[in-house]
Amino acid sequence: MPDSAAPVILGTTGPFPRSVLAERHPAIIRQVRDAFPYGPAQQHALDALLHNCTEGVIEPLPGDASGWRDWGLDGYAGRSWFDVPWLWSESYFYRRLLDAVGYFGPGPWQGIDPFRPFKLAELDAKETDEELAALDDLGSHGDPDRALLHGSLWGNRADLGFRLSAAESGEAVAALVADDSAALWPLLHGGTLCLVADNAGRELVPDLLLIARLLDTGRIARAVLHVKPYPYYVSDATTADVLDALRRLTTAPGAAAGYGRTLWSAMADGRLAVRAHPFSCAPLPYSEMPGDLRAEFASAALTIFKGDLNYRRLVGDRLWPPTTPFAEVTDWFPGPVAALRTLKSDVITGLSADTEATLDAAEAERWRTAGTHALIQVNPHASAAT
Ligand SMILES: O=P(O)(O)OC[C@H]1O[C@](O)(CO)[C@@H](O)[C@@H]1O
Repeated sequence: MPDSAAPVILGTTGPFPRSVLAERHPAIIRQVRDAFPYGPAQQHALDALLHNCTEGVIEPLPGDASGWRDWGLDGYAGRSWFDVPWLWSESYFYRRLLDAVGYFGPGPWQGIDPFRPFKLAELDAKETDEELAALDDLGSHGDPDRALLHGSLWGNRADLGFRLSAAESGEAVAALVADDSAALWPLLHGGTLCLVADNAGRELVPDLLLIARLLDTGRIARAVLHVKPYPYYVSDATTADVLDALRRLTTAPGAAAGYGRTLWSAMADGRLAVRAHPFSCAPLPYSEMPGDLRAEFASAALTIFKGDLNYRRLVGDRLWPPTTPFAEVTDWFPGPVAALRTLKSDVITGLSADTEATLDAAEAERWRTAGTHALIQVNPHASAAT
C-alpha cells in the first residue's frame, strides 16, 4: 500500500456513489417487490427500507449482528447512509434488503433469494445459448486459453444490478485499459487457482468454463471458487447459482456439456471446491480479511478477483490517482494476485499516464463507470508474508 493512501470514497464523493444510494437502491427495492408476492409484513418492511435508505440513518440489525458489529456497525449507527464509506453503505443495503424479505428467517421465506428470477432469466437467455454454442469451434479462432480468459473478463459486463437501473449505453467501446495477461499464464503451472467470483449467470458460466479448461489442460491441479454466502449486489453468485450454472452446462448441446462434466467430476473428487466465506459479503476491503482467508490465498499459485466490487475491495475503495501502480496497492496481498474487471465505478489504478489522458480526452469521466472498458492486472510478486 502506498505510504499516503488516497481518500476513501463516501456516499457523498461525487455523483456516481450518490446516484447508487439515492436511485439504484430504491429501484432495486421496487424490482424485488414486483418479482415476488411478498406478504404484508415484507411489503411494510420494504417500504420502511425504501424510506430509510434515502432519508434515514443507519440502524442496528435485528438478530445476531455480531459479524456486522465487528465490521463497524456500532460506529456508523445513527449516521446518514451517505456519510459513511460507500462500500460499507452498499453492503449494508443488501443485508437490510434480505432482512426485509425474510431471507434470514425463521419463516417460509427463509433462504429464498430475492434476485433469483433475474439470475435465472439471464441464465436461460438465448445469449447464453449463443455463447455456449461458440465453444463448439473454440479451437478454430486462435488461442482457446486466451479466448476463455477474455470470456471470463467480459462476462463481468453482464451485471444485473448495473442493468436494472441504468439504461444500456448504446454500442459499448470494448477496450482494455491495462493488459498484464502475459504475466498471468506463467503463474499457472499445476498449483491451485483461487477464483473470487463476482456475478452469477452470464459471468459465472465463462468463469466455470475457464476453470474447466485450466483443469483439463493441467495448467492448474485444483481450483477454489469463492462465492457469496448470501445474495448480494443483485447478481453476485452463491452456491445455488453455481449449481444452476453447472446444470445449464451439463444439459447443453455440443462441447459445453463436456466442460460441465469436467466441472461436475472435479467437484465430486475435490479438485474444484466452492467456498462461501462470511468475509466475501463483508463491507470492508480485503486488506482487512481474517487469517483463515489470508492463509488460503497465500497457498494459491494465483488468486483472481473478478469484477468491479471485488476490485474495489482488493485495491481499497479509494480515489487513487489512476497511475498509482497496481503492484503498490496490492503489495500486502499474501500471494500472486490478478484482477479481471470491467470498469463500473470510480476506482482505478495501474494506468499509464498516456492511457489516462486519452480516456479523459475522449470521454471525460465516463470511462470510469460505464462498463465499456476492462482491465487485466497482475501482481505476480505480491508479498508471501502472512
Ligand atoms: O458486478 P460488479 O462488477 O462487481 O459491479 C457491481 C458494481 O455495481 C455497483 O454496485 C454500483 O455501480 C458498484 O458498487 C459495484 O462495484
